[in-house]
Amino acid sequence: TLPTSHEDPFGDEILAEPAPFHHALREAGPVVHLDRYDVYAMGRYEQVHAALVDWQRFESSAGVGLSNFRTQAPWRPPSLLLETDPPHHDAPRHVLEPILTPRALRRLRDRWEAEAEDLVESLVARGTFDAVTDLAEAFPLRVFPDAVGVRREGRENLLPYGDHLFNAFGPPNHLVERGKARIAEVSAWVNAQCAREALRPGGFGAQIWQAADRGDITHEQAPLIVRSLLSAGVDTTVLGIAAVTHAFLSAPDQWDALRREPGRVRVAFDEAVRWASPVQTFFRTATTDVAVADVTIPAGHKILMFLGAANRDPRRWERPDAFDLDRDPSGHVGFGMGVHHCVGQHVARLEAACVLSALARRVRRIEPIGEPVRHLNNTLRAYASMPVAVTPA
Ligand code: HEM
Ligand SMILES: O=C(O)c1ccc(C2CC2)cc1
Repeated sequence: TLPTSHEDPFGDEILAEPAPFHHALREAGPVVHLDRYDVYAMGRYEQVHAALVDWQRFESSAGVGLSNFRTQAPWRPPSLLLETDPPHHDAPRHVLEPILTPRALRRLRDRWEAEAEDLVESLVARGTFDAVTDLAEAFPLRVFPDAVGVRREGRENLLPYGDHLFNAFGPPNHLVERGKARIAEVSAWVNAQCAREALRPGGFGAQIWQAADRGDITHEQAPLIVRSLLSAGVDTTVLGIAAVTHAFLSAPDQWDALRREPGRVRVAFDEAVRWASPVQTFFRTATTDVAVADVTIPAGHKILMFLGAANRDPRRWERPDAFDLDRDPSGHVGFGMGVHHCVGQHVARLEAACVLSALARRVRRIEPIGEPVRHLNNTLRAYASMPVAVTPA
């Protein structure tokens, strides 16, 4: 029997506070039909994980948003990684992966640690600040575009681009409307930065173009692969850093634990990605009639995977709603899983580790001086502001 829900997971109410809907979705069954969109929703870890690793039956090449690329033109040329499946997915992935490994990022670590020290020093001197705008947005925008090789002028286009991109994976609601006014101009800037002549030698972007010179990908593919970095690599890390800050604000005893053992910054970030799931949802398309539990998902229909619900599924996690540094968060689906598993996760982890290590050294206590304010987005668990006060160590 196919449970049905008339709820709108892309409505402001559920976007603002998704936990009650996630709970109801998990309890309703392994697969629930959302009749508002005629899509098949999965909220439990078991089904989300199984769909993520089964690209043959749950494909990405019809788009990973609500719209089906086979019937509706995408708003931008499809990504050669996110919105393709093997074999087309293989070469772009094999080009990008070695550029973003922990070993490849080691050359950036000293500079990123210094930038984090410098930023945290200035914020501790202030005593109070906004952890979203002054920290979570400031740090990635300082270090990541430089690592890609993007010029400084126009970087203010990156966050609006990502905000619209992630809204566009959802239904055409007021959040998508809101981004339409500026997206042509913002997209023009992002696309222009992907051209070879716009990229600083030695950056991630230039390395992608060198892969085209070697024949590992074509020169037509190179700019789109650079675009993937600018699409996926900014808003996500901003929200990852905002989420780990929020996590520590909600569990002050965990901050003391981190300061006692600074080596736990890495598990802290992954536990925060599980706890908050900055990327909340993604779609797939059934390539054939797929039986999931006692339900058959008809070929051609969209499946909506709730990564955020799966990461708090009590069938998989003990005390799932607790942010707990003693937990082993490995296996969380906050970075996806399978062939599309986040290729930039090591970049995100290094950025977060630099920020968290600098904070753990310099800040004895961090506490909220106002409620965090949400920024609604169809796909992202986003914040508009997070006012905090810090006591120096
Ligand atoms: C906290 C930060 C991040 C989160 C939560 C995150 C989340 C995700 C998720 C859930 C996926 C899988 C999408 C799917 O299965 O359809 C993914 C894929 C991807 N991510 Fe990340 N990401 C983060 C940071 C980054 C960064 C910093 C970069 C670039 C440097 C990046 C680049 C990508 C790319 C290119 C893909 C597509 C991979 C493929 O399809 O093979 N991400 N990410
Ligand atoms: O390749 C892309 O353009 C791309 C855009 C957004 C993401 C989300 C999952 C982080 C991933 C890839």
